[in-house]
Amino acid sequence: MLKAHYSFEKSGVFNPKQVFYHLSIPELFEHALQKKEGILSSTGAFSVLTGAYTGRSPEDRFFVDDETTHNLIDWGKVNKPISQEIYERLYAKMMSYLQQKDVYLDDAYVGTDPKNRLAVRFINEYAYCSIFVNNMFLEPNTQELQSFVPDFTVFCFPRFKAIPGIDGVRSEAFVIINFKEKKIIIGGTSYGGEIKKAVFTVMNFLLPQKGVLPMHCSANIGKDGDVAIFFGLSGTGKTSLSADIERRLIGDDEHGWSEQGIFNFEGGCYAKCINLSKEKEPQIWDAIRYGAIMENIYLAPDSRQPDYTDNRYTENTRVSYPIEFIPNALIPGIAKHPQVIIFLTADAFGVMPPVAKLTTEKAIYNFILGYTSKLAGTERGIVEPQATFSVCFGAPFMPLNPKTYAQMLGKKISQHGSRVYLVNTGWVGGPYGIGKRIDIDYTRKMVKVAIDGTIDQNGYHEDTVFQLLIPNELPGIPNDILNPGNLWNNHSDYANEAQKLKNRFDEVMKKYLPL
Ligand SMILES: Nc1ncnc2c1ncn2[C@@H]1O[C@H](COP(=O)(O)OP(=O)(O)O)[C@@H](O)[C@H]1O
Ligand SMILES: C=C(OP(=O)(O)O)C(=O)O
Repeated sequence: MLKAHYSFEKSGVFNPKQVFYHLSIPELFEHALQKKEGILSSTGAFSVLTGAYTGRSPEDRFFVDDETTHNLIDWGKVNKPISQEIYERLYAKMMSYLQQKDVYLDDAYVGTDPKNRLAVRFINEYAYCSIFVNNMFLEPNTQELQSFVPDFTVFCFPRFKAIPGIDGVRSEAFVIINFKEKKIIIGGTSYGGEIKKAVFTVMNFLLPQKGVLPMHCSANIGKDGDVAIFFGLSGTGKTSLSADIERRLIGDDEHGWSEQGIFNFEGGCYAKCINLSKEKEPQIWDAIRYGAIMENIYLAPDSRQPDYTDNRYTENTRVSYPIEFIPNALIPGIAKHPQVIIFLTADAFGVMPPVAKLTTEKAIYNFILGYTSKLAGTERGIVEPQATFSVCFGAPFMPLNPKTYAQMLGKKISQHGSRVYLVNTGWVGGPYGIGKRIDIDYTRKMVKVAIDGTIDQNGYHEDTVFQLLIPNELPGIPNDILNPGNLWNNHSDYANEAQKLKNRFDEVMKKYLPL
């Protein structure tokens, strides 16, 4: 449907040439192809290059600092404050850029739980960003569309670039959230991740105020209705491990935990594709078809065949597809309280056990600590795994004090008796460069026994450095893998590295303890 004179705002500031309102996916594909935003791959997925910023750029993300947010946002973290004045100037420039341009407008919900969802209007410069929005968020029905009143509006204009130094931002790319005006402006980057993670940040700000815990986690559900959630920073395995042929997918990245249970914020998935194989990740492989969007994946020039091993544009290659593309996904993504919680950490030092059980106290400690690695390509400038402490396994997107989220999580774990495990999807046998990343088949086995509870059968022993409970034995997994020190060539090197990391943990936690 073409709404040529869609009135965005009563002020009449906007004067786009044409407003394409809620186009169908085939229409959007047609537009994106005609405008040469990308090409069709041999799989039928639309393939785009998202430019210089192929991953997250935390230093380009800001909140407008005002009375709405000032006492709530934890300014010590990744995103930085920016003044209303700087925002207004940039916003006005963006609006003047928008004059007489075609725009794509989509109204969508974020949150499968009607009581806790956000109504968001997306205004995009690119047709393919509109496909991304269609894939990733929830489509209102006809009646809901007619009475749709946005709680937030997102403007995404990748070709509009800021001038650092003049515009008060740090590079030509920027993502600014203005809670007072309920707007998000994105410029200079067309990485789809910025759209979804900016909206996620808004949910993470608003939901705790309604008593709902927002979580950077994936979720799935077993045949008996048992729910498992997987927290983890980008690249640690949320998407890969929650896509499990024996369980139904609830969502791959963002959920809320309310008094009723958990709910997905999204309606689609955003999977990493580097080294993707049909054998190891069959569900994701099969989801790459017409309707999906590939970002930064190299296609052979003649055959347009994707090469998932090629990282010439970035390691952070992606595909976005509607959750329906995963067979047997749970739709809508609403389920009861999780019985099992898994913290995914990618340890680049090779000293954390591949799986350990956590007491509630240790769970909260590890949640706040958020020890993991930034994996190559997930942030600008990251070319190899780099140790990081990302509170709540999602520091760039969690604007409130981490204690807010941690206290809510602790209460929920105790209330619902959830069992908690730490799973290291990172390096074993030595640090990055010497050891190797643990085989995903082993990780899947560990996740399986953690979820079905058989992990408890042979008891645990305590690791002396981190005081984590390591299973004594697990069927189908060599014992050496369970105990990180055993795979190192030199045990004292292992002991030194492990102690060094533990000392860093203690330093970081000084800031937060007691809760
Ligand atoms: N042991 C492992 N466990 C999980 N993922 C692994 C493992 N080894 C390699 N990988 C790869 O790491 C990436 C994990 O990415 P993804 O699941 O998209 O992370 P997230 O959803 O947390 O951002 C995938 O490319 C996956 O193939
Ligand atoms: C989209 C992102 O997150 P994730 O890798 O967790 O999907 C991102 O950090 O850019």
